[in-house]
Amino acid sequence: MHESVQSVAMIGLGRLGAPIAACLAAGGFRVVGVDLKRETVEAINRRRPPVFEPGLEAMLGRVDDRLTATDDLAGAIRQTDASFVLVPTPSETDGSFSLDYVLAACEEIGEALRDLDRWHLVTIVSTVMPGDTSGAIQHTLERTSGKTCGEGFGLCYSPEFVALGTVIRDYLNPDMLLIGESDPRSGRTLASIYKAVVETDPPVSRMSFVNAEIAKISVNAYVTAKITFANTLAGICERVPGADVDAVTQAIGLDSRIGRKYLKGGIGYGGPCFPRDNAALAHVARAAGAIADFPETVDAVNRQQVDRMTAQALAVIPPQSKIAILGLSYKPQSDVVDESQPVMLAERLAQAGHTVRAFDPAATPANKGYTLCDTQDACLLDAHAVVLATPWPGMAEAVIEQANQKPTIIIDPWRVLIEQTMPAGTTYLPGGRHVVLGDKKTDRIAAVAPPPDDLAAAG
Ligand SMILES: NC(=O)C1=CN([C@@H]2O[C@H](COP(=O)(O)OP(=O)(O)OC[C@H]3O[C@@H](n4cnc5c(N)ncnc54)[C@H](O)[C@@H]3O)[C@@H](O)[C@H]2O)C=CC1
Ligand SMILES: O=C(O)[C@H]1O[C@H](OP(=O)(O)OP(=O)(O)OC[C@H]2O[C@@H](n3ccc(=O)[nH]c3=O)[C@H](O)[C@@H]2O)[C@H](O)[C@@H](O)[C@@H]1O
Repeated sequence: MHESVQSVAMIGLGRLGAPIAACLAAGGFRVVGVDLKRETVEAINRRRPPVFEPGLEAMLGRVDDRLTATDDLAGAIRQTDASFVLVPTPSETDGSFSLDYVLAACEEIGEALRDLDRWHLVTIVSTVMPGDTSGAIQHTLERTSGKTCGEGFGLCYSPEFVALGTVIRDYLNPDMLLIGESDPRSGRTLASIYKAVVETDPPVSRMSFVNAEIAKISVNAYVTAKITFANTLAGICERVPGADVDAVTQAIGLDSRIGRKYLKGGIGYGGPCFPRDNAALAHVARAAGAIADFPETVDAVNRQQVDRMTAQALAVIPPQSKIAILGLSYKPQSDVVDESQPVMLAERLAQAGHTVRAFDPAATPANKGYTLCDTQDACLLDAHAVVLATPWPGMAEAVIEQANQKPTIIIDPWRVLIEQTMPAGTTYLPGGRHVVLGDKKTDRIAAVAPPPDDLAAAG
């Protein structure tokens, strides 16, 4: 434990704040969690997960009496040495992130700091736009506290690189720690808090606020470009006789300049984080008068992936079929459907005149044009075609069982069934592979599926 920081406040106990508060408390800090939502506060105090996150319940079982939750933000600041702000920063229509929640929290933090007779470290973890920490955030804290940043209190910007579904593992095993700091004491203190909790010994990059702000959205923009490159290869491999995207990406991933992570061609990236960060980087570039084409192109090509999947499906599924879509969340082990490609695919196939049923173990999107089923069996009942859109555990087996009972078209964008022997009568379409259907020995996909642009133009 760091000598000066024994207790921390976590402001915002949502998808990130709740698991991180639990990790800090399990790691030995006294943590006061703060949230506006009464049910979230009650859930934490009863050691129940307020959000869907694997492993959170177990982590809450390890916090003993070190974690309490309240809606009293000022009280939490008065009781603690450091605070983390993890409230939403929703995207605006121009691609930038709203600071409304962050500034509302900072107003209250600043007012509490005014009467505090000791130094306190405020760390913004929410993803904010370049310039925000040294701008509106610092100004708000200074105005409301009457103190000078870097003297009366410390300020850091330290975003997380954790993925939903693996928040706890990623938080405890980071590749690196990124810290934008108002002054050396603040950066040093935050680094010591992290080092007391994380299970590895990651490198710490300490820098100015603006560099940390740019670095955060750059990581996501770079990784999405990598995924989009894999998806571009998948689209090519589907049309080139004999080609297999996994053979290509596994080979090129061995080049250390490329690397194998996040190089799986699939259905396109979605979720509450990746899609918005390219839009944010493009906004930063445009606002600065720099070239914005790169992040804009990555975003546009990612959106074309649903066109690619829709074209592939429509090429093999007879008109007015019953289609089962398995998995609607943007990835397994999550209930999130923001920018979910499976949801978009379900809507597109329904628009094309098919009867579409969908099932997800956790997600419940407001469905447009398709039926949301309560069970996997109900979704699969009588289906002519199945799309394994987001392959949760157990789904692959259910699809094979279905195909054993009746001839089925199986569309498998992630190739989870690629090693399986398909039951007789199955039409199997893995994404990213060239497929010769039946005994025609023709390039069926290339011959039948219009390129995505034609499909989009056709409406
Ligand atoms: N979810 C993710 O995987 C990641 C999220 N982030 C960033 O973290 C931030 C938070 O994201 P999530 O945890 O997903 O959001 P969330 O919406 O799940 O949780 C935010 C929580 O903050 C609470 N809140 C809002 N204003 C408050 C206030 N004044 N005082 C106390 N509580 C308040 C809300 O009630 C809510 O429970 C965003 O900026 C996001 O971009 C960054 C990396 C990963
Ligand atoms: O900034 C954020 O908020 C977070 O965004 C992502 O986290 P997340 O969106 O939760 O989940 P990922 O597991 O990274 O997956 C994102 C999307 O990429 C897709 N993906 C991932 C990997 C891959 O090889 N191919 C691919 O299409 C997934 O299917 C999913 O749609 C980043 O991975 C985190 O590091 C970051 O902190």
